Amino acid sequence: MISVEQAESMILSLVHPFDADRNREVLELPDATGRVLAGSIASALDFPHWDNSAMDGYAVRYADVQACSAESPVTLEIIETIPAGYQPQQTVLAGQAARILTGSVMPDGADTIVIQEETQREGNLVTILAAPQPNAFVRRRAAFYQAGSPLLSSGLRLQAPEIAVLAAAQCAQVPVYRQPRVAILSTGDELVSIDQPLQPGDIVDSNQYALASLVAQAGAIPLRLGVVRDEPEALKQAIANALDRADMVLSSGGVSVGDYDYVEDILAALGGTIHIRAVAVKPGKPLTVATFASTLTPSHPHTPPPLLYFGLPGNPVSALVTFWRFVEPALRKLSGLPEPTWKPTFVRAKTRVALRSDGKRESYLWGQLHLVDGLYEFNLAGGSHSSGNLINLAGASGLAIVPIGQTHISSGDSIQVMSIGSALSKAF
Ligand SMILES: Nc1nc2c(c(=O)[nH]1)N[C@H]1C(S)=C(S)[C@@H](COP(=O)(O)OP(=O)(O)OC[C@H]3O[C@@H](n4cnc5c(N)ncnc54)[C@H](O)[C@@H]3O)O[C@H]1N2
Ligand code: MOO
Ligand SMILES: [Mg+2]
Repeated sequence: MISVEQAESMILSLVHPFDADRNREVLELPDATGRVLAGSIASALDFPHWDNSAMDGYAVRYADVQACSAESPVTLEIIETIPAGYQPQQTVLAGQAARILTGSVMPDGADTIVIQEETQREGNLVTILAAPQPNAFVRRRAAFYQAGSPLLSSGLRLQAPEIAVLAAAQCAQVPVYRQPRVAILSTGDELVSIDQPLQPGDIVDSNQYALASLVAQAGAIPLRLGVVRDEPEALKQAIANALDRADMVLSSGGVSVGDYDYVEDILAALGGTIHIRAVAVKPGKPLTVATFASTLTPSHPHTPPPLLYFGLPGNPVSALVTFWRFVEPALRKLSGLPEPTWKPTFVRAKTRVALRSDGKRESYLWGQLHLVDGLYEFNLAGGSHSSGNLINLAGASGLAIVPIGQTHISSGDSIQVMSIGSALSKAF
């Protein structure tokens, strides 16, 4: 059995990220929220576009006002009013000023803004009551960004700030990576769909919903392929079909040592290379990872990269935990996001209650992360921590980690907690 860290690095090394040229689409800017930029963006515009005023006041020549004060004020002639969006028509000469509003273009000749509060106005005369700093409140052209330099880098996830920058730079259409298509299969004779009446022994296929939700949250497209019976031929066809349609395949169930756990044999029979059969993680031990030569774009002149297959354990909590710990990083890498964002987010937290493990596997215990006076605290979910109990997983925002070899962590101790869901942002 390999360690969690070994599995994580092996999985990441098996992922070939989308190619920015071959796996891109162009979207209208309002449709691009949450998508990943495929290619760097530069702008032909300087930001600010012109020297402009940061305040409402008067544009003056510093030399005229540098010595003034309330006791010895200086009076200047106002030659023009410059509202936002207006191109100044006149040059400010010695002894002159222009009335200017926030964001308006600086007139030629002026180099400094005196804020309105330090002036007195009478008709077309303004008296300056305090000496400003040289160049005060002038926002210089290109001070924020110089035309032609890199504006946004490839791999950035587009959220409101990036959308604002692209809009300001007049990028109405943006190149983004296409979303990975992730096929989801549930295996098991006991599984029924959400609307089917339950017979004795039946269980609703909740993993299909959970995994589709996780895939969508990760910015990919879930293909919900439904339930496959524990029957080798049916399973073989279903897996082959999933491999044909997707960039990544997730199945749940059928990966342990039971009589009807066929997944691993079928992956091998279909020509897959099995890289991982078990990981020292609880829950999630029988995680199976394989690669297949991709069949998605056979007509393409380039050989498509191999396709990743995750055989997740069927227990509902095991399926979710292995997704968060192993699948999500792989999806982030595949999606074109940069390396610092691939791995999960871990924080140090103080556990409010004692934590236990058998010490044989790295254990992930679900609960809630709270920020208390700027420090994280972890509260274990009440009730059973069986990997079959998905009920108390609801509301969880963190997974407390008990390392291999450790059987007891006392309440109040500092622990490592993996953030799940949107508890902590992945964006940077
Ligand atoms: N003798 C051993 N038995 C088991 C071992 C072991 O090492 N030796 N490992 C255990 C561990 S750990 C796990 S985890 C499970 C994994 O089992 P499988 O991946 O083979 O999953 P199944 O046997 O098909 O199902 C397990 C459990 O999960 C329920 N399930 C399955 N699919 C779904 C679904 N789509 N939605 C909701 N629930 C699902 C299923 O009904 C079973 O209750 O194996 C242990 N056994
Ligand atoms: O790994 Mo299993 O997921 O312990 O129940
Ligand atoms: Mg089984």
